[in-house]
Amino acid sequence: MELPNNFSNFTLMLSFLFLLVLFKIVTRRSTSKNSNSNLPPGPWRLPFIGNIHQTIGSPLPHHSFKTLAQKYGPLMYLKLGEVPYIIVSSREVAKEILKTHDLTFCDRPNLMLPKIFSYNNTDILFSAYGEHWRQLRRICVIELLSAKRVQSFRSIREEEVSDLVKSISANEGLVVNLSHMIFSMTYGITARAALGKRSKHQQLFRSAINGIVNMLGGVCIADLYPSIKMLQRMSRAKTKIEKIHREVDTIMQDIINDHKSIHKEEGKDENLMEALIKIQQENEESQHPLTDDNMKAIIQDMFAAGTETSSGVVLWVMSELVKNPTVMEKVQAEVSEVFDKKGYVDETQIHELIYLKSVIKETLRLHPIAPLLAPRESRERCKINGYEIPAKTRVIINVWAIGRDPKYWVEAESFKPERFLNSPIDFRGTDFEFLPFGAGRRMCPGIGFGLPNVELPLAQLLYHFDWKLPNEIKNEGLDMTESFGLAVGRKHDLCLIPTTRRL
Ligand code: HEM
Repeated sequence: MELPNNFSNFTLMLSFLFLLVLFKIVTRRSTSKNSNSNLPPGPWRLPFIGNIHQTIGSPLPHHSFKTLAQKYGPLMYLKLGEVPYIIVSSREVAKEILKTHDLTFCDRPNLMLPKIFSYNNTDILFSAYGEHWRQLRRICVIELLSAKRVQSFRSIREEEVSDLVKSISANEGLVVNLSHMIFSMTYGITARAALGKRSKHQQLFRSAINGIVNMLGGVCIADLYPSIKMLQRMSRAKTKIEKIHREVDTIMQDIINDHKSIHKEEGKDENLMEALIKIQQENEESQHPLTDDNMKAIIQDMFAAGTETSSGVVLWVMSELVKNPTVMEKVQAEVSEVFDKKGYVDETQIHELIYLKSVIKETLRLHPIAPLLAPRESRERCKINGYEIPAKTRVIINVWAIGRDPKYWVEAESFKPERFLNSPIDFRGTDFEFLPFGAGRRMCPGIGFGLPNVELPLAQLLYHFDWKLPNEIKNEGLDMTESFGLAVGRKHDLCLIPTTRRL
């Protein structure tokens, strides 16, 4: 999270303010209801800092929001600095926001670091709702992430996953760092699908994108005090992200220029950059031509939104399977039953792995990669459950808390993939107790691209290898601590010992 760095700079000032207002708090402690307005309930607030002290300092905000919501309810109002927030923690209120009032809540806030990364909010993920976002989202859904396009990348996926299996085999019986290996594989698939052959700048690009993604997960103090422009100027994170952004921009422009100068081979599948250049050339004369910056912003989104998410899911699934050996046995038996006759795993029969699909869903329920979705902002005043929500309120949907709520889930904290067998509940954005990809207009458009990057590697890892923890650690002892960021992954790398079942 970016905040702790800024936070440390800010601590002195906050401490001073804290002392200044302390006596007021004692006498004027607001109640859990916001008494002089019809805002939703929320915890008492300090002048100037609002609820920052109760929330942002936490390394895992989705946990602290859940605890607060247990006291103040599923629609909770917070003020973080100058900015009003609502935190949503129930299926019912999530449906109000993401379905009934989706049009009111489909904006994204204008945040300091994402703005730099996203070419002034002109990508898909951080773009404000409007004609530009609609145009890019259409390109994304119809041209870049369509089922046909995803299918055209099948051989890339199979090659990259097969390389993964080979490097694991080479380390049979030894401890392998699955976190590094899975991330490299997913990155490899995205890079080849987006840019074609591996770029000469691959390593630099990869670490730059990684650096940016890590920084984007945090909350910046400057974003909580938009009226104090000095905070933006003082931000070290801003200077850092500007530098990385310039590096990434140079690499991406290089890649665009390369693509434009080389004639595409007839009959060869297009990569995403080629598809974008074609759209750019076809729309040169249109009212909204696609600029080079737009293309760079879109491609960056594919890396930022598509790489850590998919690899994070694979790693959470493997972690849960190692922790739950009976489920591991059952899912391995299914993979064997489907692929034993063939003797190898490919994508043609992945759809037959019904239990594996339930395992993935159950993992996404307990470990949604974006536990608070991406931040939204209201475009106008609105009433939810009788409460007033002012315009420009930032909205956080705690899908992590909803996915663990015993109101909707039996034995909510247990890993039980069976609950999804013969269940109509799916992650397509219509079951509001299960929203790992969000819902409504801003729902993830990359499910079709992301799932094969999860299912194929898992099927291969389970078909070829048995897995155990190193150092005689018992299965149930596997550490599951999370690390907060744009994607919430494991805090500690997943290191396991593979033994070959069949090659
Ligand atoms: C299993 C992997 C993935 C998960 C769990 C995931 C999850 C999400 C979530 C929760 C959101 C925010 C939705 C909201 O605000 O309501 C999102 C947005 C987005 N995702 Fe994904 N995602 C995954 C894979 C991908 C992939 C592979 C791509 C593209 C290659 C992608 C592209 C995007 C984009 C462009 C957005 C922004 C949509 C918008 O604001 O209009 N995602 N994703």
